[in-house]
Amino acid sequence: MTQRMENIIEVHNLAYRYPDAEQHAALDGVSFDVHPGEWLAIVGHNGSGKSTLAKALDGLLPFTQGTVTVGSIVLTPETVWQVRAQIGMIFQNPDNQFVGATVEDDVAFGLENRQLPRDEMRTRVAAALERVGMTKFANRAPSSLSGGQKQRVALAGIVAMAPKILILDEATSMLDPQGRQAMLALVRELHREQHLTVISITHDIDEAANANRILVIDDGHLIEEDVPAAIFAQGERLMDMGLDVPFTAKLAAALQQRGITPPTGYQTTQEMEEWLWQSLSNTSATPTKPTHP
Ligand SMILES: Nc1ncnc2c1ncn2[C@@H]1O[C@H](COP(=O)(O)OP(=O)(O)OP(=O)(O)O)[C@@H](O)[C@H]1O
Repeated sequence: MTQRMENIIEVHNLAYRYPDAEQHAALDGVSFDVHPGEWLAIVGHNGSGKSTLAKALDGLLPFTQGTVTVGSIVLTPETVWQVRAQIGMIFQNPDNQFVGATVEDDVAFGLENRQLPRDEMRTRVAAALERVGMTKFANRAPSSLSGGQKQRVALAGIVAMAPKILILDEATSMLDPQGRQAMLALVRELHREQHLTVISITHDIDEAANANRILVIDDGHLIEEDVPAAIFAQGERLMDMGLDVPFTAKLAAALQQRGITPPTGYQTTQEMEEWLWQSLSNTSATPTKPTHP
C-alpha cells in the first residue's frame, strides 16, 4: 500500500482488546492522520486508551483490526523494526527507560545497533548531550540524576538517533513545573529545528497548547479533533476530556468570585500575567513588573 505524501502517519479503523479484558475494547475504530512536522496532542481521561494507541503506533501491540502506516511503511510483524526505527518514545517514568550504566552509555545504546564507526558514535553522543545541556553528567549513573535531568538524557537519546517522529507518553507528568517548562522548551526547539513530528499524550493543558491539533480519546474512541484554541474554548468540558484544570482557569474563577471579571476563554500563564499587570497598571497603584530570566 502506498501512503499519500502529505501524511507521515495514517491510522485507519484501529481496534485492540487486551486478552484479559473480556468484551471491553481499549481501542475501537480509531482513524486519524499526522502530517510531517506536525505537533499532535492526544488527550483523554485515565484509561481512555492513549497509551494503548502509542504502543500500537510503535508496533508493541498485536492489534487485530485496522492499519497503521508510518512513513509509507504498513506496520506488520515483518516491518515492525523499520517502523520502530522512525519513532522515538519517551515515557512517564524516566527510571523505566535506562539501559546504560552511565549517561553516555545510555545515549550510545540505541546507536550500537546501527554499526557506526566508534568515533562517529562518540561524536554523536557528545553532540546529543551538548544539545540537551547534559555534557557534564556524561559519566554519571542515570539513577543519580533528577527527574528533569533523566528526561533530558532520554531526549539526548532521541537527538542521537534522529528519528522522524517523537512520541511523548506523559513524559513531563512527573516533573515539577520548572522541569516541565524546560523539557517542553527543548522539545519545541527540536520540533522546529529538525522538523520533528511530535505526538504528545498529556493531561497538561500547557503541553497540549503547543500542539497544532488535539485529538480527544474517550473509552477507546476518537471523539473530537481540532486546533487547541477551539478545544480550549470549551471551558468546563476540558475536564471531561481529561485535561487538568489550568492554573489560570482556577485563578480566573477565584477572581470572578471576588467580583473581578477576567478575560474569557483559555489564557496561558503569560497571557494571564499580562492581563493582571495591565489591570494593575490601570489602578492608582503603580506596580513594578518583574523581569523574567
Ligand atoms: N496490560 C493490560 N492488560 C489489560 N488491560 C489493560 C492493559 N493496559 C491497559 N489496559 C486497559 O485498557 C484501557 C486503556 O488503557 P490505557 O493505558 O491505554 O489508557 P490511558 O488513556 O493511557 O490512561 P492513563 O491516562 O491513565 O495513562 C483501560 O481500560 C486499561 O485498564
